[in-house]
Amino acid sequence: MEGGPDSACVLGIDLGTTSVKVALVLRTEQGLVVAESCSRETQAYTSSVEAGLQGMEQDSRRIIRALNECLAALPQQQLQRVSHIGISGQMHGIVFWKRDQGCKWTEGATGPVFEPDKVSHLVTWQDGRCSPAFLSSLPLPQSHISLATGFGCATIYWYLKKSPDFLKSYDAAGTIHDYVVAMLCDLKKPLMSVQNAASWGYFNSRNKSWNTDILKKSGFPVHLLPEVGDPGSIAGRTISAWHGIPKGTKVGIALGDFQCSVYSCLTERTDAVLNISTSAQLTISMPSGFQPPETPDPSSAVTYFPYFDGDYLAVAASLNGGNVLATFVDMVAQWTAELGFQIQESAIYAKIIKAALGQNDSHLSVHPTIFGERHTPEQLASVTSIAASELSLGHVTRALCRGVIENLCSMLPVQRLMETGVRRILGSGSALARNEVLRQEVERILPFPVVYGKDVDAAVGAAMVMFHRK
Ligand SMILES: Nc1ncnc2c1ncn2[C@@H]1O[C@H](COP(=O)(O)OP(=O)(O)O)[C@@H](O)[C@H]1O
Ligand SMILES: O=C(CO)[C@@H](O)[C@H](O)[C@H](O)[C@H](O)COP(=O)(O)O
Repeated sequence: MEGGPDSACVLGIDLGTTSVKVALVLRTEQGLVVAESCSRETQAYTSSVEAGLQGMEQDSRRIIRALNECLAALPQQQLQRVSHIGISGQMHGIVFWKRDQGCKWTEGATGPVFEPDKVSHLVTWQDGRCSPAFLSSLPLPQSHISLATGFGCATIYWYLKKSPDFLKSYDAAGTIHDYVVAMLCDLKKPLMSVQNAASWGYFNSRNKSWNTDILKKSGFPVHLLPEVGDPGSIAGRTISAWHGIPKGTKVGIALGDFQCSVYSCLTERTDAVLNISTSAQLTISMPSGFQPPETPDPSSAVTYFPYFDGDYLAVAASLNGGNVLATFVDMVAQWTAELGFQIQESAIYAKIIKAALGQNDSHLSVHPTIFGERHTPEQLASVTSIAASELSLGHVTRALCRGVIENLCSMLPVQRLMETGVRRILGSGSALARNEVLRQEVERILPFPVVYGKDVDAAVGAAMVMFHRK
């Protein structure tokens, strides 16, 4: 690998499920410092023409618009000093585009910008179109990760079988962050890191290759699979100035947001990382040289995700994190509107968090898995121990926050953390950073000291990877 940046500035980008975050990171005598950062909600959810209510799609244009807004908010002077760009984003999802027509470059207020052109919606990791019956009708992957709905390759199979004309309009595919890298560097063939490839399914991370033979035999359009490279490598250079960032700036291969959040804070083997953004993850790093079992245990709640330099993380990856609270807030907003009142969602968050801070010992018990979990997709949420005296917003919010943390800890139990020598919990993700009740529940349930990060962790992690390249 080539040498990393010395004195220059690195731009980190994270294309999350709810928001886009950017961070300008500088190397100083005190170490790496976040000079500027910005975050914008994408408001990108949109209906699915092909999958109906089962679908969970986002409008790629809105994601890129939020990215453009974030970059336009950063100081031009600093952007002109950017030597490398590190990009991460929501894993598992897939976006399709037409090669050579993936975007249009136009002149924006802060210099050239690109806008999506012949690009599909992003089918996200939350998509539910592939039922357990559909998944079991597919060829058995040769991968240590169980295939699940919302994984890129499962989504391609779904289009192939249910809506084959859709695929005819496109000749390239990747995660949304792979798409951004491909547009910035004008890659003829999309490039994907091992981290994101493993999140699509039908990928063998031991030999770092797609299950091409298995896929070809069933007529899978293998030409849509990106080339695969190592996390930390350079994908290319920008083909144009972009928001003041010079043309020719090096762009790293796109990474998983989860791995970048972990990278931004994990320093000791005895640390566990708890990340809560739209989703939630609790993770520990596996010893160097660890190889996951060749075949997964579909009933296990712990998955092994590729990290950096051939290492793995053992992860309880929950589909029920900040999105559970977001759904609750949305429900309250809708009920309030039906009753004839308008209240902003940000005000609801502030009020329910304040109310729950006043209710420490609710007995109400919420099992919060409204989105199911990958190892138990059919086990949805439930509420028990409902007493008439514990129905206030404060009680319910407290129980909801407790339920989210308890659910995550049931997937990777405290006992296992202790056995592996965990001594500290590092908390990351903006849902945690912005919610004191969640933090209180973390500290109540996990018997370790907890240290918190900031709310742009994955963007910072993506930038740090660029600095630390060998
Ligand atoms: N005003 C708020 N106060 C507290 N928490 C919030 C607020 N707005 C959103 N959240 C939480 O933050 C989560 C989204 O976090 P974010 O970091 O933007 O996600 P992602 O990285 O997946 O894009 C939401 O699901 C919600 O739980
Ligand atoms: O899909 C999940 C759910 O935990 C994970 O497997 C995965 O690592 C990611 O976190 C997803 O990329 C979603 O990320 P985020 O937007 O919630 O931060």
